[in-house]
Amino acid sequence: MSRTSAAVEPPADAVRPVRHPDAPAPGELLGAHYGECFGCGGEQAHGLHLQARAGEGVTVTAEFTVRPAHQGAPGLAHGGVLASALDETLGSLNWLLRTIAVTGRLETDFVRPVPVDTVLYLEAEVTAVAGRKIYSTATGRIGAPDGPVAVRADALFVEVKVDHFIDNGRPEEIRAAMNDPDQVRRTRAFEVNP
Ligand SMILES: CCCCC/C=C\C/C=C\C/C=C\C/C=C\CCCC(=O)SCCNC(=O)CCNC(=O)[C@H](O)C(C)(C)COP(=O)(O)OP(=O)(O)OC[C@H]1O[C@@H](n2cnc3c(N)ncnc32)[C@H](O)[C@@H]1OP(=O)(O)O
Repeated sequence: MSRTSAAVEPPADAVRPVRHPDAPAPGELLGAHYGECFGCGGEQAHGLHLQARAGEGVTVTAEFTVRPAHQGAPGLAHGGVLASALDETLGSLNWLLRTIAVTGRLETDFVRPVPVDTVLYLEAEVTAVAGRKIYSTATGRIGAPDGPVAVRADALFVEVKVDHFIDNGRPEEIRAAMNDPDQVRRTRAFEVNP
C-alpha cells in the first residue's frame, strides 16, 4: 500500500517546477510573507518564527526549535505544531515559483517523537506542477541536517489570486496588511511577476 494518497501524487500531465528567474539566490533567507503569520511572522508573539532559506532548484531549508509552549505530551512536541512547521516550510517554496498558493492537502507522517529543545532541520522541495496544482514534499530531521527523520509530509498547494485573501480575510487585518508598505510591495511583486 502506498504511503501517500492519490491526492498528493502528481498526475501524468504534471511538469517539473520552474524556479522563477528573480527567486532569492540559494542561501538567501526568504523573509516572512506576513508579519503576523503563525509560521514565519516576526511580529507574531505566539508563532514558530520559522525562517526559510532558498536552496538550489525549487527547494528550501528551515530550522525549528521546539519550545515548551509546543508540547503535546510531557516534554514532547505536539503533532499539530510539527505539521504547522512542515506546512509553513512547504508554503514558502511557492515564493521561489513567484506563485501565491494555499495548502489544499497536507499528509503528514510522524515517525519519531520530538523532544522539547530539539532543533528540527526541515527541507522541502516542489516535485511537480499541474495547472494550478503544486506538489511538494518535506522532511524534518532531529538534531542535524543529516539526523534521523522525525516527520515528513506530502502536500498539494493550489494557486490562488490575491483576491483569495482580500475576499476571505477579516477586513481589519486586510486593511492593515494593505497599509504595510512592505506587504504592498510584495503583493505587487506577485501581481507583476506571474
Ligand atoms: C492585501 C492582502 C494581501 C495578503 C497577501 C499576503 C501574502 C500572500 C502570500 C503568500 C501567502 C500564502 C499562503 C500562506 C503561506 C504559508 C502558510 C502555510 C500555507 C497555509 O497554511 S495556507 C492556509 C490553509 N489553506 C487554506 O485555507 C485553503 C482553503 N481552501 C480553499 O481556499 C480552496 O479549497 C482552494 C483554494 C484550495 C481550492 O479551491 P478552488 O475553488 O480555487 O479550486 P478547486 O476546488 O477547483 O481546486 C483546484 C484543483 O485542486 C484540487 N484540489 C483542491 N483542493 C484539494 C484537496 N484538498 N485535495 C485534493 N485535491 C484538491 C481540485 O480537485 C482541482 O483539481 P483539478 O483542477 O484537477 O480538478
